[in-house]
Amino acid sequence: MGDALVTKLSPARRRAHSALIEAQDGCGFVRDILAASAGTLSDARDEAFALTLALGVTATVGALDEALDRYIAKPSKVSARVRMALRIPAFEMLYLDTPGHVAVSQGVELVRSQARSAAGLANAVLHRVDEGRAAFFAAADVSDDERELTARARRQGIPVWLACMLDASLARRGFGGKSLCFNGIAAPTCACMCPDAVCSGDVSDCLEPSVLEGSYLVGSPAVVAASSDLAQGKLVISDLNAQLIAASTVRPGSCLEIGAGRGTKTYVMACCANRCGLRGHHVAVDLSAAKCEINRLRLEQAGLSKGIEFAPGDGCNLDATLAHIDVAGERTLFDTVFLDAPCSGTGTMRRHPEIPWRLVSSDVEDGLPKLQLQLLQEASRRVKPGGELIYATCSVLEVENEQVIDAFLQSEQGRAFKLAPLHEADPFKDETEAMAYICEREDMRGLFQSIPLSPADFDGHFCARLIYQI
Ligand SMILES: C[S@@+](CC[C@H](N)C(=O)[O-])C[C@H]1O[C@@H](n2cnc3c(N)ncnc32)[C@H](O)[C@@H]1O
Repeated sequence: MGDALVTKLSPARRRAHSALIEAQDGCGFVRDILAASAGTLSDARDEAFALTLALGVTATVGALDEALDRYIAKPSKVSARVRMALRIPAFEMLYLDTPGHVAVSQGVELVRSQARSAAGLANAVLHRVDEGRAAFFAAADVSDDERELTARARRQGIPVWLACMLDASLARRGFGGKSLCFNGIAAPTCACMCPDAVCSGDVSDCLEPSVLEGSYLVGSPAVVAASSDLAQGKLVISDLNAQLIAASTVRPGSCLEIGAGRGTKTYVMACCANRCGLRGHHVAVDLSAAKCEINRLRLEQAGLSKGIEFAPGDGCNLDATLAHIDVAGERTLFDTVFLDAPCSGTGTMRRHPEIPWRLVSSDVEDGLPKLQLQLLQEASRRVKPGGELIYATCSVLEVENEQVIDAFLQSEQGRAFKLAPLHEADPFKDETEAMAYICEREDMRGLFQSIPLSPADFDGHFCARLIYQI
């Protein structure tokens, strides 16, 4: 590789390529890989462009391969590094509207930097991708009955089966013909502040009150991400809808939280409970012991861990997971049981661009809903009479949300439960702004579903509140 080549190829494209290769090799998520090397490019605009390319290629990778492989005689013979170098200019031409001649010449240089011998192939293939843009998006190559859906999927850069499921779920909620806003667009973020924590001036200056007490809209995520306040546990950053759902579970009495994970919601729940002076016993369960430990450490650091117990184990077998709590084999019952269920994450694809092409259709259509129902039924056995069972996902798909709730209500365990609107949950009684915000996103049955349709919208989250009636 000569010096002339190094000066020709833009540093952003080179950086995006190396981060994508690292991610492909299992070294982490591409966003984290780029964050870890932030500041090493001389120009902040190059850093931003590298991030746009890396996230965009990740989010659309299957569509890019489809566009490229039409023009490659033996796609399986293309090495991983060359393929990644081809995806970057293809992404630019198809999704960023970079002029073809710029994308092609940069793409050829990028490919040459990985395998000099592949530069000719890159030149030919990328020119054809450029010329074939309109036909690709019109899905001229597929049959008439699949054309419209394939065209929509390609425009969004997602698999056809996922586009089909998203379309159906959006249409049934009255958003027919609309698409989720995710590809290449940063999601807004919200900071939940630990009560009494004092943040640095820089951080405080970029926070605006949100509809939820103690949660703030973040004007400059980079400032917060780089601050020691975050590292010291004075606040957590997540999505406003996720924080509202966590807040909705805070009631007097004991709480069992299943799927607590790394504890973003546990933190929000603990902050809200502290603000309301509630000190009930809280048990946080997750299948992953490592996540339970991360959760515990952060809460301890923030001074929020009092009364919270961690129980690594399977939420599908709570008798085993909670055996150390149950007395004489008698099931311990809780005033509130909150299930933050494992799900497709389709409501959070802006934050997690890996999701669309990592999901497997059979998991989403069948495996996940079965697991979600099983977890919900098991969770329901731990609710005190008169208590609340709250089910949440960060999915926008009916199959993981409304359909799971309906299957539960029709099952033997679910018959004793009745749906109640989320906005009527205790914590929102005196919070008129939060209540109004939730009401806008509730259906006739009081099921909460947020859907990111525009860049300013927070993520897609679902929440059902069920009361045990006996
Ligand atoms: C939506 S994520 C949780 C996010 C977390 N509540 C937060 O706010 O950071 C779902 C969690 O369910 C956990 N999980 C998956 N299967 C489980 C099971 N059978 N029992 C308990 N937890 C499970 C996963 O490890 C994951 O942490």
